[in-house]
Amino acid sequence: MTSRPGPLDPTATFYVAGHTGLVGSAVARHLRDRGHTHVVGRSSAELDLRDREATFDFFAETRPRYVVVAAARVGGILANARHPVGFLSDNLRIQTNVLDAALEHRVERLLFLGSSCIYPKHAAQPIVEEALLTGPLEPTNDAYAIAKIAGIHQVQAVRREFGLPWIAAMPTNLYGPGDNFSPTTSHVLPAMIRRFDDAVTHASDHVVNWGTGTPRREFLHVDDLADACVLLLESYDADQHINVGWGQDVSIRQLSQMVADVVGYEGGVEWDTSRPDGTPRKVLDVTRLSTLGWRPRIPLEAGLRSTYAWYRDHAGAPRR
Ligand SMILES: NC(=O)C1=CN([C@@H]2O[C@H](COP(=O)(O)OP(=O)(O)OC[C@H]3O[C@@H](n4cnc5c(N)ncnc54)[C@H](OP(=O)(O)O)[C@@H]3O)[C@@H](O)[C@H]2O)C=CC1
Ligand SMILES: C[C@H]1O[C@H](OP(=O)(O)OP(=O)(O)OC[C@H]2O[C@@H](n3cnc4c(=O)[nH]c(N)nc43)[C@H](O)[C@@H]2O)[C@@H](O)[C@@H](O)C1=O
Repeated sequence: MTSRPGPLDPTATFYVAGHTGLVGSAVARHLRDRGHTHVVGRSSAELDLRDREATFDFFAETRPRYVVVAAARVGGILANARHPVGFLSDNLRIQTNVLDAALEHRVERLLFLGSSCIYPKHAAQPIVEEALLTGPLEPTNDAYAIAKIAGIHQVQAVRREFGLPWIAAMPTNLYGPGDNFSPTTSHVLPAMIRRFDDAVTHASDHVVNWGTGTPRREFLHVDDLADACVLLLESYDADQHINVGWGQDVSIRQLSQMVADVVGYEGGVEWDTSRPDGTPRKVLDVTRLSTLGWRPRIPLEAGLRSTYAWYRDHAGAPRR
């Protein structure tokens, strides 16, 4: 059942876990732009959320009324495939500590962020929320996905046992300012921005992307996601997690051409098929979100241009 919890109090203490990251920084920005005066965050150096005692101390000290859980160990296909132990263990610990501490303090509204990788590798497209746990996961990110699925279940359990209106959202692949542009650990879109930009800078006419280029992904700008997060906190109250995306996708090969055009790269592109393709297609069914009246506003090409401009402004200092 969906009810409407209503507008957020802009003076309430609002903890954005992961406020230094791609998603958390956008959410914090968006909240401040909307007049929230008590948005708090801690970097992992200040507060390691894997540390249960430190997490509980932080909640006792800060007493947030609202929480968005955007702190997680996050990475692209290769980082996930190479480090399943960390992606499972760190994420289980981070989210369990935050959700348990939030429960102890009866946080009034909480949004847990998962990811579209929770769905079966061969889920029917576009992927509806009910596809969860209907088939085997994609092996390159199954550890991360299992942690995220546990988070969804913890939110549902709190709703059932304690009646708090907590919710979980599953965003599609995201991008935007503050992304991770590491050549090895990042997602595809920032990786391509950096690769093509490096090629232009060094007058190279040769770049190598990963996989076959045939997988399809949808890409949502993180400012659109932040907007959706606030809408969901104000107007979504249901056990079922909710997809957040465009409902439209592109092939990785098409994305490569779009990035090359934005960056001004005119050389050749090769594909290293020894690298994993991952899930063949991941496009979300966003009917549930659309019925709340929400639509994304930033088309991929415009989002790519502004993200590239951000990258250029911060070039030489990518996060990882
Ligand atoms: N990026 C994407 O394409 C997608 C992301 N999501 C979800 O959105 C959420 C945020 O992802 P995103 O912003 O991209 O990730 P980032 O890697 O950009 O940011 C991760 C954030 O988590 C914090 N963090 C990591 N480990 C710890 C720790 N041990 N203790 C405290 N804080 C920690 C980081 O803090 P610090 O910087 O201080 O280390 C940082 O603020 C995740 O739940 C992810 O699953 C969902 C779908 C797609
Ligand atoms: C958000 C989501 O992100 C991950 O899953 P993914 O969707 O597979 O994301 P990806 O962006 O890493 O790759 C998408 C596609 O792009 C191809 N590709 C080409 N060239 C590069 C490249 O240079 N880097 C990367 N990373 N991929 C490349 C790559 O081979 C693949 O076919 C998981 O962390 C998962 O857990 C998760 O939640």
